[in-house]
Amino acid sequence: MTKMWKVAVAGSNGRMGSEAVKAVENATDMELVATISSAAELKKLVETGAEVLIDLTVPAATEQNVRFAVENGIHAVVGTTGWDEHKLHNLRTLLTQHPEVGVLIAPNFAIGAILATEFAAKAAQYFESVEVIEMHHPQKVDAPSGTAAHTAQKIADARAAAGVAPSPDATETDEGGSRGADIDGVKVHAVRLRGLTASQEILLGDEGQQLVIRHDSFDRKSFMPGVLLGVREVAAHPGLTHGLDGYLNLR
Ligand SMILES: NC(=O)C1=CN([C@@H]2O[C@H](COP(=O)(O)OP(=O)(O)OC[C@H]3O[C@@H](n4cnc5c(N)ncnc54)[C@H](OP(=O)(O)O)[C@@H]3O)[C@@H](O)[C@H]2O)C=CC1
Ligand SMILES: O=C(O)C1=N[C@H](C(=O)O)C[C@H](O)C1
Repeated sequence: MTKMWKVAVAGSNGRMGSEAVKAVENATDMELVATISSAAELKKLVETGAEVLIDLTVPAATEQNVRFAVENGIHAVVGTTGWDEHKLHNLRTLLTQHPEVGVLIAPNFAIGAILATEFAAKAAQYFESVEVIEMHHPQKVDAPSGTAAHTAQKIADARAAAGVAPSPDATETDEGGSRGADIDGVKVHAVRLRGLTASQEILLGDEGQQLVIRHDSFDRKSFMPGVLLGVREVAAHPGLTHGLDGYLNLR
């Protein structure tokens, strides 16, 4: 018999959360047992016997939501941004006290975006220069995007492992921050533009050539197969998984 997952969605009135509610309702192996739109409603997770929390809220709320889920033995699939190294470290520590619980922190659920990050990390050691441009709708509250931060970090790690020198840059003055954010030596630029949903370009440059790796999400439906995969896999992956690639066989 197919397992029926009891799923709750936090941030259910938001752009992503409302799409996730529809996706869960349409999944034949999932039952939507709760929708959560504020911290006061977290208790619904326990009252309804939710097995998996999907968190698509705001950076200021996600850590508290995930902590509540973990402390109550509920797995969490998290798309919300704001998970810096410090928060990830605290979550890993919490999970050691709840070793049966799985948490997926997925900077991006779209397969194309995951592959773009993977390809960029692979390519990064072969090019002298690399920079990341993320482009989003103007309602986005955080910058740079979680995807860009994750991508830049993977690129930085790959370059460090291969012993590649920093990207050349002769800039002496940058009063307005025009050169972008610096993530472990990788520059990240954020564009906010009406009409966009979520796009990212990784520019790789070398003497006489350029490689551009680009991904566009035109619709939030692009994220939903990844969200549902996360729900189906999270219990089988106790502890913290950072990136949906942790559930995919990309090697
Ligand atoms: N991983 C991925 O693939 C993707 C991740 N994202 C990320 O997901 C997050 C949500 O994005 P988006 O849907 O566009 O944002 P929205 O602002 O549209 O939605 C966020 C929702 O969360 C609600 N909320 C705030 N606090 C709480 C809380 N404590 N408990 C439950 N709900 C709460 C907000 O309610 P209210 O307005 O009443 O405060 C709002 O309805 C962002 O961090 C975004 O970057 C987005 C797209 C893809
Ligand atoms: O806020 C968004 O819209 C998105 N947020 C995520 C991020 O910050 O990377 C994922 C995607 O880029 C859309």
